Amino acid sequence: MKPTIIAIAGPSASGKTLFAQTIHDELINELGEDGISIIYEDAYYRDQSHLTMAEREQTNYDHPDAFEHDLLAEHLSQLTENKTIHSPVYCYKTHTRTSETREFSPTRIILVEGILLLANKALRERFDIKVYMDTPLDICLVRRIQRDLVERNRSVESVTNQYLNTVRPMYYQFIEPSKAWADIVITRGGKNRMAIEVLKAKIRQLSTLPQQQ
Ligand SMILES: Nc1ncnc2c1ncn2[C@@H]1O[C@H](COP(=O)(O)OP(=O)(O)O)[C@@H](O)[C@H]1O
Ligand SMILES: Nc1ccn([C@@H]2O[C@H](COP(=O)(O)O)[C@@H](O)[C@H]2O)c(=O)n1
Repeated sequence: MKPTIIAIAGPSASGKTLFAQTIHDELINELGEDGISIIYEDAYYRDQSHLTMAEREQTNYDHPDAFEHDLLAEHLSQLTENKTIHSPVYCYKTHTRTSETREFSPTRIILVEGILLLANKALRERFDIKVYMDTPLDICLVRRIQRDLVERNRSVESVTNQYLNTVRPMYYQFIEPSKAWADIVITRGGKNRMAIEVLKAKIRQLSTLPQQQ
């Protein structure tokens, strides 16, 4: 079996997680546990346990160097060879990896979501379908403030400083140009019902085709 790997990229808080999770949740009963799963690029943020909290807070998390993309590329290759991987587990509150890993067995369809997936050549080569969430940056910022205060233990001040110092500049330097590699560009975020239905239809079709060797 060779899984089909679908990348869902785009700016922070553009709706990547919501989009991927909605597709997953609406197909899981039909396709089964070995039919569809999600991998998060965020899990591959570099381990920073050797740094102080103050140093971790200074990291530019929107630059490609913040990620261990080589490890993600290697894991995607192993999954296409039908091997089980142990992916890292990341904590936004401590800005580093936890001591746990997540055992992840290959599924027929693998959704991979993250901000910089299409900016990396080795990763791009491993994706069968490349999706980009083209949500306007002002909407992303509002949603990021709302989400990060509740889910990531942040203050309005920390989110807005980070946005001005790294999130916005790195978006223009790396994320927005990577849209050119997308096969499908999705507007209006993670609740775009027609986009969800189109992806689901494609996934259903791929899932009923004879498996590639
Ligand atoms: N179309 C939408 N309408 C309203 N809220 C949305 C929409 N898309 C995403 N959100 C919300 O915005 C926040 C960021 O979305 P998320 O999926 O976490 O983005 P990403 O994974 O791209 O960072 C979440 O709280 C999510 O529920
Ligand atoms: N310790 C960290 C690690 C990452 N971030 C921010 O997360 C964003 C990517 O995740 P999304 O779910 O929003 O796509 C990225 O923009 C980083 O700035 C962080 O704040 N802290």
